[in-house]
Amino acid sequence: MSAHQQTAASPFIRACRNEPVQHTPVWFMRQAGRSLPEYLKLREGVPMLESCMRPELITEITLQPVRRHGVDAAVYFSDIVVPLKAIGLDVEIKPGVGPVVADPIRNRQDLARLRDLDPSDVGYVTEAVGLLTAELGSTPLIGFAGAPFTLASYLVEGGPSRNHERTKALMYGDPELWRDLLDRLADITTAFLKVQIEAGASAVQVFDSWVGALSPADYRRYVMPASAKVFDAVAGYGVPRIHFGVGTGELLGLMSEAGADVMGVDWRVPLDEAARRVGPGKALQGNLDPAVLFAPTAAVEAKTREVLDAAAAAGTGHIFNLGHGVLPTTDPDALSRLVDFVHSSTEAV
Ligand SMILES: Cc1c2[nH]c(c1CCC(=O)O)Cc1[nH]c(c(CCC(=O)O)c1C)Cc1[nH]c(c(CCC(=O)O)c1C)Cc1[nH]c(c(C)c1CCC(=O)O)C2
Repeated sequence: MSAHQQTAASPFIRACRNEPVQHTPVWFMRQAGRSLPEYLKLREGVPMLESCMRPELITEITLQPVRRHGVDAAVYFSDIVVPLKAIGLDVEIKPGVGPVVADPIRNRQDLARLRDLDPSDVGYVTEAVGLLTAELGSTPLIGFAGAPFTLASYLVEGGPSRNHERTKALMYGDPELWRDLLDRLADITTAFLKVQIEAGASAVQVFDSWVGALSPADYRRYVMPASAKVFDAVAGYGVPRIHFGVGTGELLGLMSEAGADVMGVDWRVPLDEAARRVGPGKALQGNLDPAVLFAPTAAVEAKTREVLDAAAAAGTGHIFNLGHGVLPTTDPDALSRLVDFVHSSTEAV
């Protein structure tokens, strides 16, 4: 049986397809490699991007939160900049900072450095996904990649940015170069997703984490064609495609239109309202504020109940998640309790 067939009846895949489930499935963005002491121990002395190239390490880190919290899906341990590193760009992840690009992409000549990603550039991904799906059995593995806009922001800025000023300067100042840059990135992202799906990932998530910096009109004009290209290119596999960004309440309809099967929602928009913006037929993922996990258990449960009630009112398939990634200092036990609470609160009778 293929990995895709093995996971087809899981609550996560069923919820992605708007099918009835025995309990609401749960996973957490950034569940792999964050607060877990067993993760920090494994990573000692290994730079982040190097750890993303070692299949045994990837496998172990990906499995840790599944074992500890009993989440309904694993998320492949990697980073959105791994494919950029794999095509030869000088990028590293600085602890506590994020991705840093030594030589930013700012003109037409720079674009030539963005060559296509060949599956052989990331043989370690194929190997790790194979090891993982063998271990995971009926638990789905989620593959992921960065969306063209979010990758472009790191490449143009040279690192993390609050206002994305250089990115926007390029986008508005040289729309043709911008379009070509996003188109190149769409192909790289597509190739990276295909490697994961072909090796056995049961679903994929495309992170456009920072696209909430744009207005709907600019999103439609400058970003949507490249994101749609990615979603179209992997549609034929039939695996659920999840799309997520932070602060994207005003963009939910357009991001959904770009081609997702499941829309990820941050904590600023209740899920029943999100369902209205996203339109019919799509499942929703989210959306407990990750900072809520620092409150006492009773408060976490009350806020979680609000999310579950809004999801029920939305009437769509629902994958419970946080509204953004697990914060680094989150108590792992609070995450385990949350998984149990969502499962017991939603068990079908
Ligand atoms: C924007 C973005 C990045 N990376 C990612 C995104 C999109 C998700 C989001 O919006 O949070 C995605 C990502 N990065 C990582 C994963 C692994 C799987 C998971 O647990 O979700 C995933 C899905 C590992 C990581 N990626 C990173 C770490 C920490 C690196 C370390 O331990 O030194 C891990 C485990 C580093 C990273 N990588 C990135 C940042 C901003 C940072 C630094 C700040 C931070 O820690 O959040 C870029």
